[in-house]
Amino acid sequence: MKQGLPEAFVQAMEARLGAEMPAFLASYDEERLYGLRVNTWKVPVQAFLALSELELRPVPWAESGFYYKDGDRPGKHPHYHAGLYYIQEPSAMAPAELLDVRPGDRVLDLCAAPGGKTTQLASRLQGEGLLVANDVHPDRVKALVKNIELSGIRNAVVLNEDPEKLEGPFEGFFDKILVDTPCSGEGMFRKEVEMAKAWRPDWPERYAAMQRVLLRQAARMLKPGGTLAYSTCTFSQEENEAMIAEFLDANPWFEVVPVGGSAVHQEFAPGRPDWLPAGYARGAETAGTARLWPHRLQGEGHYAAVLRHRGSVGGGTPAAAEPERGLRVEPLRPREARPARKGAGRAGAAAPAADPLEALGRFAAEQLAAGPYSGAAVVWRGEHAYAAPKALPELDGIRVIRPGWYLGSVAKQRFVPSHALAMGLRASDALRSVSFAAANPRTVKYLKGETLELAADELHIAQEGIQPKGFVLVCVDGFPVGWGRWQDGLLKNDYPPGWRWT
Ligand SMILES: C[S@@+](CC[C@H](N)C(=O)[O-])C[C@H]1O[C@@H](n2cnc3c(N)ncnc32)[C@H](O)[C@@H]1O
Repeated sequence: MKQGLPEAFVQAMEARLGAEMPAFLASYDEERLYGLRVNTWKVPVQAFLALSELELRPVPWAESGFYYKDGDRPGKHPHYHAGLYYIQEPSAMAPAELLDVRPGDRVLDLCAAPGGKTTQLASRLQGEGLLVANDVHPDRVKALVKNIELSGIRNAVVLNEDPEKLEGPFEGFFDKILVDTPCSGEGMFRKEVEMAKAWRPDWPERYAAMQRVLLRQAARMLKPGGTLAYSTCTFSQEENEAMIAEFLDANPWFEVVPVGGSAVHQEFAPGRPDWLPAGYARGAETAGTARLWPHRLQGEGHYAAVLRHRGSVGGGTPAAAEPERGLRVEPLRPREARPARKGAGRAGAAAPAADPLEALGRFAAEQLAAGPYSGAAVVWRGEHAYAAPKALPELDGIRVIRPGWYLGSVAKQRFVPSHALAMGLRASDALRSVSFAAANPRTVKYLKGETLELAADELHIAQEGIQPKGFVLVCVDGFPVGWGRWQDGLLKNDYPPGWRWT
C-alpha cells in the first residue's frame, strides 16, 4: 500500500512526523481493522455478547465498540437486519463518544450522512431528548434516513439543509453538537485506496475553508454551557489544530476540554500545537485535542477536539434558563390522535381528508400496547404520519426529510404501518408478534420477502380477545425486523424490497 501513497502526502507527513515516519509508514502494511458498534438503544452490550456468535474484541475508547475478525460478515446476519449493531471503523467511534451525550440532551449532528455517528449519538440518548441529523447532500441523506430507521431511532429529525439556514431557528438551542466535517480524508488511505488516488496537495486548504464556516455555524447553534465536538479523518494541521486555534482566538468564551493524551483516553495522542504557524494566541490549547494515529492504536487516522462553551459570551452573564420555543403541535396519545395545527411549517402539513387520525387510532388500538409514541407529537404530511420529538422550533422554509419517527400512512382509510415503526418498536409494544431464532430457516425466508407458513399458536398474542388475523410484528431473537400480515396459517410478507436479504 505504501507505494500507492501520493508523494506530496508522504513528504508532508515526513515533515510532521520525523523519526516516527517509519512506524507510520509501516502501519500501511498492516491488516485493516473491522469494527461494529452495538446499538445499545436496542440491546445492552452484555445481552448482545451473549446472543451473538461473532468473535468480538473491545475497542478501548468506545464502550459499545468491538473489533470483529476479517472474513466474518456481520452485515449479512439477521441481527444486522434487526439493527442490533452498526458497522463502523473503530477510530470513527471516537468523536461521538467524546461528546458525552446524556439522555434528554438536545443534540445536533451537523454533517451526519450516512449516519454512523448519528446512530451512536442516538444510542446515548436512549430515546430521550432530541437528535437533529443534517446533511447537505440529498443522496447521502437517503442513506442517513435508512440507517436511522434500521437503528430504530424514534427521536430523530432529519434535515437536508445548508447549515446557514439552520442558524436562525436553532440559535443557542443545542446542548451538544457534533461537527464531523468533510475533510481531505488522509486518515482513510489504508482503508480506502481510492481516496489516496484522488487526493490533491491543495485539498487541506480547500477543506479548511469549508470547515471554518461549518464550525462557526455550529457554534452559533450551541447553548451557553454546551459542548461541541469537531472531528476529521485527516492528518493535516490546516484542517485540525489550525481550525481549532483560529476558532478559539475568535471565540474567547470557548475552551478546549482536554482529551488528547489524557489518562482516560490513553490511546489518543495529544494535538500538535508545535505544527501551527506562529500567530495564534491560543494555539497551545490545541495540545488538549486528540490525534488518533494508525501506528499508535488499532484504527485509522482521525482527529477530534472537544470544545466547551464557558456559559457566558464576552464576559456577560450565563444564560439562565433555556429559551422557551414555540412547539408546533401538542403531545398526543395514539388513541387521542388529532391533526397537527395549521401553519406548522413544512414539517407538519395539514392532515389528509379521509379521517386519517381515526385510522391511526384504530391501528394503534388493534396493534399496539399503549405508549410507544405517546410522549411525541403526531404530525401529518399529506397521508404520512410522524411522531415528532417535542421541543422542536418552527422549521418554516427548512428542508425537513423526516420530522420525526415515521409511523406510516393512510390508504383507503386504513393505516399502513411503516417499516420504521416496526424497527422502532420493542417486541412488547406489539399486541401480535412472532419471534424466530436467527438460525431458524424462516428468518432468512422472511428477510428475503417470502410468504411463510405459520400456525396461529406460534403467534404471541399479548392481550385476551385479540384475534390472530392482522398485522404481526416479526422479530428475530426477540428484536423486531418488520411487519407481516397473518391470515389462515400464512404470514404475508411486508419486508420492504429495498431492505431484503440478497
Ligand atoms: C465525514 S462525512 C460525515 C460522516 C458521518 N458523520 C458518519 O459518521 O457517518 C461528512 C459529511 O458532510 C457532508 N457535508 C459536506 N458539506 C456540508 C455542509 N456544508 N453542511 C452539511 N453537511 C455537509 C457530506 O455530505 C458528508 O456526508
